[in-house]
Amino acid sequence: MERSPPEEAGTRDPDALIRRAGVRGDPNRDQHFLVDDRVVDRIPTYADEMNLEHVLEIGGGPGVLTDRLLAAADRVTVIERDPTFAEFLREEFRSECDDGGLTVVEGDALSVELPDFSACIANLPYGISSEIAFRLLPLGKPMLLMFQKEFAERMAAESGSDDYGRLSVTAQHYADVRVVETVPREAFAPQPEVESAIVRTIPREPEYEVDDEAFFLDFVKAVFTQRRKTIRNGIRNTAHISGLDDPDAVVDALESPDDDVLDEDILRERAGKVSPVEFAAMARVADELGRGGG
Ligand SMILES: C[S@@+](CC[C@H](N)C(=O)[O-])C[C@H]1O[C@@H](n2cnc3c(N)ncnc32)[C@H](O)[C@@H]1O
Repeated sequence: MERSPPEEAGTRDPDALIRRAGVRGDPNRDQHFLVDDRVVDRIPTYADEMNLEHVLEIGGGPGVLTDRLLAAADRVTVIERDPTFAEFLREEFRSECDDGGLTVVEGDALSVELPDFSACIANLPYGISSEIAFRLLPLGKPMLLMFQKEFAERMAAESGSDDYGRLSVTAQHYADVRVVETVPREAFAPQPEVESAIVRTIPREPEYEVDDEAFFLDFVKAVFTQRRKTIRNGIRNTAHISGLDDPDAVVDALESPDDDVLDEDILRERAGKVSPVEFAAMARVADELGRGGG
């Protein structure tokens, strides 16, 4: 491996980093590296209100984003599964590793123990982006994550829009979710097949309360498996997913809901039109009347 010249963090050229790493990205290993410095330079600017004491990066690759994060953060931990890139990162950023500014963890981001980070900023491996996002979202830290554009838009979608679905309700249960930039395929090497987008998530309490979070998320998942059906049929047909023992009792109660949030037409709606607040209100009714003989 070619030794790296010492360079100031935040100034490394993406193509030079990839050349020094000496390995091309392999799409079969989720390796699409950022090569457009304008995009890489903009990423930390979306994090200006985040606590950057300890930034977690998932999938460092040849270190293009790692370099920018080192310039913006007090400390960075990068998790990289590919041993060649993990070793390259340690070599390229040797002085930062030596002085404690950078820790390189070689391992699978889905299973390694995560450090106590203050924010996560990453160009994620797309094959596991959903699993990673839902490993990180419940930890309640702000994040800037690059996803496939379609996935990003579904995460951030509002009820009534075409993209709204289970992913939107579940992600927005944990955080305010915004798409801050769409990134073209040309910004990466090798180019992915689809466009990408950067999502900013800011943790916050949801606008509703649920007693049993796991049941609420299962209820949402269940009803969205029948998104073309009415809520009435969605609840009735998916008890095996939601875990309801008595879905009919829930439907009966929702005929004339005793709740300010729900109106009498809720059973005739389709899931794509139901807001997270309404889902939570239905889940409260379902939790009370439809489970364990309630
Ligand atoms: C899309 S590339 C991003 C690389 C670099 N951050 C950039 O922006 O150019 C994703 C990186 O994640 C690594 N990776 C893939 N699966 C991983 C996993 N399960 N855990 C940790 N890293 C993984 C790949 O080896 C690759 O380096």
